[in-house]
Amino acid sequence: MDALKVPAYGKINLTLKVLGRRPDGFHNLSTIFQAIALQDTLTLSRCYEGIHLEVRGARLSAGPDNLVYQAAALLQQRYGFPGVRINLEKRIPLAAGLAGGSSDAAATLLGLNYLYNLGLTPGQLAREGAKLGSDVPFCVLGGTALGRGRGEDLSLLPPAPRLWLVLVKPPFGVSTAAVYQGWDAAPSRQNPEPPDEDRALAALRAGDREQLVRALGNDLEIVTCRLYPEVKAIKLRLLAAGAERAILCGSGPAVFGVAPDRQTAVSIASRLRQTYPETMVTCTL
Ligand SMILES: C[C@](O)(CO)[C@H](O)COP(=O)(O)OP(=O)(O)OC[C@H]1O[C@@H](n2ccc(N)nc2=O)[C@H](O)[C@@H]1O
Ligand SMILES: Nc1ncnc2c1ncn2[C@@H]1O[C@H](COP(=O)(O)OP(=O)(O)OP(=O)(O)O)[C@@H](O)[C@H]1O
Repeated sequence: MDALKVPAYGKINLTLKVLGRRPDGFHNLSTIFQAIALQDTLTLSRCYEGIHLEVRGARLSAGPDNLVYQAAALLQQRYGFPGVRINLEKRIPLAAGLAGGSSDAAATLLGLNYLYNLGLTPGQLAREGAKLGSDVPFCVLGGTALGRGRGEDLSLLPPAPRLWLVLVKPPFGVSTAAVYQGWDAAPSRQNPEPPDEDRALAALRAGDREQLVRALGNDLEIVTCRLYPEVKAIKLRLLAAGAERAILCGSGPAVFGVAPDRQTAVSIASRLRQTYPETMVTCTL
């Protein structure tokens, strides 16, 4: 085989409930993960030794601190393949809450398993991925899934009705750890737009787009909006431009606006892009 191209899709959380802090410092969640069409692309090819990574499209290290490198090193240590060259083309904004790094790591695991016939099941790859980050197991699985525990305890759900999305990323990143710390320290955790997981699950079973849109919500929004008031301003701008809902992506700071159709999404995006150049239109997968 020559080169293997593997897509690495971003994700949003349709609902995200924080259930509490665990003794290991992580937080138990109940969240509905949803893959989106926005993707990075990895191209992998075999070589005789080493891990050789090249990154395009973002200012990001290609060394051992890159999650792609870490995913390849993990499989190389355990399963002993000779070497790999990986070209990573970034499109998913960095440190946005869209799981870009986690998805790149998952695509590396999937790609190497195929390239070197390692014979690992998706479940085994997800378990390896959990060592790299809480979102990696979902990124291995993809689609629509309910995540419990720190996000790694997954059950597949029926595919969501297609939602057209406008993603807006302000010009700063957010540390996921800082947001969870902010959750622990929060004086009040009253979420004015609480996620309605039961309604979302029923909506997925019934394929009911309208109920799904009503049920969206993310508990981490209270923390991220307090730490970064601009996130709240982006939500309001999206709603004023015609989005039905505007919800934080993961721990943020990107926000997704839900548009009634593709054309409206494009017109909302063109308004928001004047202030936020990292605005893009995508949809659920
Ligand atoms: C916000 C979400 O994206 C929602 O899907 C995830 O919960 C974050 O997942 P992630 O970025 O893969 O997070 P990790 O790389 O595993 O953890 C980064 C840091 O976030 C905190 N963290 C993460 C996940 C979780 N369930 N509880 C936590 O408290 C921990 O302090 C951890 O040190
Ligand atoms: N391949 C990669 N792509 C993006 N970031 C990476 C990668 N490898 C390592 N990182 C580091 O991880 C940090 C978080 O990146 P990422 O884009 O995955 O955040 P995120 O979208 O908030 O992730 P999540 O939603 O899983 O919390 C970056 O600031 C970067 O230093």
